[in-house]
Order: sequence, then C-alpha cells, then structure tokens
Amino acid sequence: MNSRQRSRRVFTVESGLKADTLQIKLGPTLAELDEIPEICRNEVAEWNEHVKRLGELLFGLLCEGLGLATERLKEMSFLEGRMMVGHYYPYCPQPDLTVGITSHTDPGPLTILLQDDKGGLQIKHGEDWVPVKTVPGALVINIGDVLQILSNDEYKSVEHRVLANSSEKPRVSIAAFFSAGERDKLYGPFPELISPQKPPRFREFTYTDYITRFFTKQLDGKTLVNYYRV
Ligand SMILES: O=C(O)CCC(=O)C(=O)O
Ligand SMILES: [Fe+2]
Repeated sequence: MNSRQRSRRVFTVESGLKADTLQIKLGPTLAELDEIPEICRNEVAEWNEHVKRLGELLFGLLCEGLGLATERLKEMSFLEGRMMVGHYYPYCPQPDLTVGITSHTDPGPLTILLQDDKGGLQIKHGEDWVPVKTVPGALVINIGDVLQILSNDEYKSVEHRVLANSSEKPRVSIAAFFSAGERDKLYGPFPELISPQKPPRFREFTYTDYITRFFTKQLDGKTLVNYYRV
C-alpha cells in the first residue's frame, strides 16, 4: 500500500488494524486544497505551520542533546517532508480479539501526535506495555527509526501500538510524520558522533531505499533499524 503518499481515505478492516485513516501531505508543499476535505482545510493549513515550528524546535533540542550544531537535522532536510495522518478508531465491541494499530516503530526521525481522551496508545518498556496517559492539549513526541540510526543508537525509536477502541465513542488521533525532503542523498550516523571508540553502527542509505523497504517490507525479516545495522 502506497497510501501515505497522498491524501485519501483508507478504510481497513484486516486483522491488526481497525482504523479509518485520512492522509494529507503537509510538506515540502501542502497538498492541493481540493485534496483536503473542506471541513478541515483551514485547520490543516494552520496545523502545518505549527507542526513546522514545533518540529524545528524539537530537532534543535535533539541535536543539542547529541552535542551537534542546532541546525543539523534541518540541514539534512528532515523538516521538509511532512505527512499528516488522521486516525479514526470506531467503537470495537470485541476489543480483546483485535488491536487498533499493531506494534511498530515510526520510520521517520520524529512524530508529533495529538490524541483525544479515549486512551489506548501504549509504548513498550522492557517486556511491558505501558499506557500513554491522555492529557488535554498535550502532544506525544515519538522518536522514530531514522533518528536512532542518525544518532548512532544514542536515541532509541519507541515501539508502540494502539488497542482497539472499547469506548462507545470513536477515538481520534492526528499524527504528523517528518521525513527527508531530499530522498536521494545518503543518510547514516552523523560523522560528528563517530570515533574509534564509537564506530558507525549503521551503513548509509538513500531515503528512497529506506522508505521503499519500509512500505514493501523488504527487510529480510528484520526491523528497519536492524536492516541497516552493520
Ligand atoms: O493513534 C495513535 O495514537 C498512534 C498512531 C500511530 O502510531 C501511527 O500512525 O504511526
Ligand atoms: Fe506510530
């Protein structure tokens, strides 16, 4: 399924995914206005501006956390690729038999997620699944696989899943995924982080190769992070 590339509605009821999804390209350029449902057109355009600003701030902090120049992730075009995915999880009368979204890590560097008050998002901590508390107005920030690779394992991508919605009201969440704007450049651990004591743990790849493997699951049975691990 190549559905993350443009705005469209996908209704999937196969096992392991019980959500109705609306995807809209935010960047490098916002989707054509007629591809964005009229009811939320202005809000999506405004959200895009907020996501860009917050993304820039977070990328800066994450770079500083690694001892890198603040602009490094921005320079590598990771602020440019932005995709908004709105999930709608209908009421599931038998939540023990399925899940909302199966366990996964996000492929990009960072995800900004807004969830409502229904709950159901969980992160894996050791062997346990830990619920992510719903806090009104709060955003959840996920580190994704490519940031684990660029940081040479200093930051870890977070495994997460969403339980099927047992509340009678639907659950809604809105994720903004960042990705590389320049798809054919080589990406790998930041050279500044490499030393004889800390050799690169990953080989270089183009973002085109990376994202194609993610969507087509050509990973030799490995996770995305472990596929590029040396
Ligand atoms: O709905 C959520 O809370 C999380 C969605 C998610 O993990 C994803 O779209 O990758
Ligand atoms: Fe996710």
